[in-house]
Amino acid sequence: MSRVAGVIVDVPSRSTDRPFSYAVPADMRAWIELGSRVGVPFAGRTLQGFVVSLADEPPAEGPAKLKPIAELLDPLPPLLPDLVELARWISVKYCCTWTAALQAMVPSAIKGKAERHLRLGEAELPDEAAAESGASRTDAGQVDVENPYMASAAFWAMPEEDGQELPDETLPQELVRELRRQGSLKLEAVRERWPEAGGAIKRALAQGVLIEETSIRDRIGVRMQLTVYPPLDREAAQAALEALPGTAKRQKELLQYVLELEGPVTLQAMLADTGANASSAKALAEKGYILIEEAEQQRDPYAGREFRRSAPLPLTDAQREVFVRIRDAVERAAPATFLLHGVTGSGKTEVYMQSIQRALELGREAIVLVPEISLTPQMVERFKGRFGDEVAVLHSRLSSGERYDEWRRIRRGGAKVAIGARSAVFAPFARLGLIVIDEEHESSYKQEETPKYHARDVAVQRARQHGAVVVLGSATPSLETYAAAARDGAGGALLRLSERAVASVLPPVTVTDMREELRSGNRSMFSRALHEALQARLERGEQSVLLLNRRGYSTFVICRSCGYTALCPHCDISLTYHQKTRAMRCHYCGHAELAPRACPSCESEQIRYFGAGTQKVEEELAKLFPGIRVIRMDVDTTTEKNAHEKWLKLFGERKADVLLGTQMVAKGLDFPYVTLVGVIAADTSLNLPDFRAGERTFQLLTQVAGRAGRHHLPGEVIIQTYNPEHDAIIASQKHDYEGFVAEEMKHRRMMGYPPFCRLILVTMSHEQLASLSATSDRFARRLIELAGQRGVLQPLHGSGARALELLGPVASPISRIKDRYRFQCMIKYRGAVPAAELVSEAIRQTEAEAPRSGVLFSVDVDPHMIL
Ligand SMILES: Nc1ncnc2c1ncn2[C@@H]1O[C@H](COP(=O)(O)OP(=O)(O)OP(=O)(O)O)[C@@H](O)[C@H]1O
Ligand SMILES: [Zn+2]
Ligand SMILES: [Zn+2]
Repeated sequence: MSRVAGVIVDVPSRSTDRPFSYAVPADMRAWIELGSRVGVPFAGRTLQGFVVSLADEPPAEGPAKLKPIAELLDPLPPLLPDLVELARWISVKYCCTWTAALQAMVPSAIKGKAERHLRLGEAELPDEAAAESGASRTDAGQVDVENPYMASAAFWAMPEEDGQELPDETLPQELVRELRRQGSLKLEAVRERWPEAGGAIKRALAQGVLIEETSIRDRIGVRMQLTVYPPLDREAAQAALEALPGTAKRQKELLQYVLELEGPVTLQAMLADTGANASSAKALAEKGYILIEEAEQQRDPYAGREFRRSAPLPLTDAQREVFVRIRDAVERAAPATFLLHGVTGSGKTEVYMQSIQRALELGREAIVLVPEISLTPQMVERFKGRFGDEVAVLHSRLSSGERYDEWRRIRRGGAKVAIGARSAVFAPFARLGLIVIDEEHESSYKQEETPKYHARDVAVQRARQHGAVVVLGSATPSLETYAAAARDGAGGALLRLSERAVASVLPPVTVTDMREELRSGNRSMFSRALHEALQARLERGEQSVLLLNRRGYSTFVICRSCGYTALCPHCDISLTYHQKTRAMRCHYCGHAELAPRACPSCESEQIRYFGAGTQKVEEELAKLFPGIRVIRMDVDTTTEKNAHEKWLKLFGERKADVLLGTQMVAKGLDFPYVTLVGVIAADTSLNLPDFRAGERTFQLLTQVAGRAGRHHLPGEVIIQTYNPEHDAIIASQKHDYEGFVAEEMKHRRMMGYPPFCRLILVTMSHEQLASLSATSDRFARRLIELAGQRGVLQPLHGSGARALELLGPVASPISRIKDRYRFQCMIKYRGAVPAAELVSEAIRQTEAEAPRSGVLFSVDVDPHMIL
């Protein structure tokens, strides 16, 4: 039982990003563990933190007397020791703070908020309080910390005019009475009720007549509900039932009901089931026949849903070969990573499920990551169907309460399989055996906010800690993963499924040249081939999926006379047009304004809005095929909570002929009657200024093509394009992943892009150009110096095994966001270069040289968005 805890306090600043030591009060010693969440005094406030180390003695160089931990926030630590360690690893690899990484691991419900209270103090001023309120020096810390939370004095300074004496007033009697009665009052409430008493309260605080306290409160608590427990002594209750007078009909019915119960039910459910009212229930409880108590209630997002149970399918030979390899690795319980490269419809999911089943049999747990919400309904159904209540689901469309409860079910061992988006990689399992990442190439596995981690790399690290196996599955693996698997692959990290499980053949793909169509007089958005194919599906009662590739699709406002485009006044980027509200909105800062009817620049009425494309396609379909039933899935139709699920269910029941949508219809869907896939415009994503544009387009086309003819009906794919000779289009027509990769690799090698090197993007921002420019120069100099000292500063094209190049500082492609100018440095490196470490160190030195420059650094390791 340790006496001293090292705590990472939730202050998002690099300068305080290290453990501070606190004394563990005797009554907490049995409870505090690595990963415990605590409230600790820090620079005059109580803040939330996580215990990351435990010791018996205070550190030698620290103060003699440590401050004690103020609160222990959960009986069961939300984090496990391996997650604490993993957070540390993330902070180093991704150049972020340890606290940011820890915060990313817990559900938002327990990102506790400090709440301030007032209570009556002993009139005498305790020394400790004096020290705390003035100085920015903390006992726990060994250095001065700049304290962004030192708000207390300012909070009460409001009624005070500049330079004016405080009126000599006393505390409102009513306030004192309330404090006596209730013990403490929320600070916000006091300020609202007695706004004129600010001066008096401030003085009382200074004199110790009043004391301000902070405690951490969770944003979302456990849901408590009145719960009815079946009688402990059934015989007595039975006897009571018989003894009840005939007139007490309601009570008799109720007692009969509870006697038949097998476990507790909510009071609400009991009343609904029996039609009784609350007072009859209360009468029974008062007589001691039943127990009614507040009890914790799980919020189950899938409550009341039936999932059709599925049994493991007999595997095909190819599946079996792959499965055996994974199963053996799971049984060895040594860390391993496999890339499962399996064409669309090859039965990867069945392999995942049987591998997971093996892990569960061995008493271990599994995580399944899926790229995004649109994919989860079918996956959840398949996994719940196979593993029932053992499955917990974590994704962003759940309410925070539901997420919290699913997460706690995992933490307490109530679920053995977690399925969810990116952050489910942190599911708090203690005996992890397998992590599956489906569609591993998807860019949604990269988090775009700090900590900017990639779930794939985190999964590999986590597997290392647990002796677990990672399976990365995809029909179109990312070039990085493919290159890595081919490189380490002597032992065969690459597993293949080259044929479909049921249909066995991939559907033929036709590419239609839209320039040709226009030349021959077809001005519709459908080529003749796609038109005919749709017609044929309608006649045969089969279904079609239509993809409108919306990546980079213009939704901005442009004047056709003068070329004016509407830009955000705070960011150098065009505003996006939203048809529904006729508003133009900035995706970066949220600025919104009404779209103009005439051009603000030349007053021409030739101003055009390029709105959501899917709606236009839907209208055109209705015109060309009267009576056609279309389900449109895009951001506008899927904002509701279970919208995806609802639409996919309707489509699965064949209540629509066409599923039309953006990226979200491209992946993962498995519907036997879909025999046609049409891509309206393949090109929109080809011309983005991003070195992965070709790769992304190829992946998208291959994925969507894979939705056709997955079962017994043969399928067909039609891709419409203005660039029929582009590598990505040709390769997807031929289902030629290897061919595409070979071409693309040549290109990447020539241009010096991943996987031939790695990238770190450092973005700096400030309101003033001059400060920004000075700081970014300083940063670049520091980095060059550090790299020089390590002997790695060499051109990437040179012959050295290790090389690092710095490009910049230059203005970022989006040179201003939210009124802050932005500069960037791109670091390219290859070989064993500790680049992240050098970057972190260069930032530390730059910040130390000019601690108040106000320049914000943002680091993106292995960036996905170069813009
Ligand atoms: N061994 C098997 N026997 C019979 N049917 C199978 C078998 N394996 C898979 N299937 C079926 O084949 C279809 C395609 O499988 P699945 O969806 O798992 O493929 P996938 O590789 O995950 O595809 P995608 O990458 O396109 O999402 C599913 O309907 C699945 O039920
Ligand atoms: Zn104009
Ligand atoms: Zn903006």
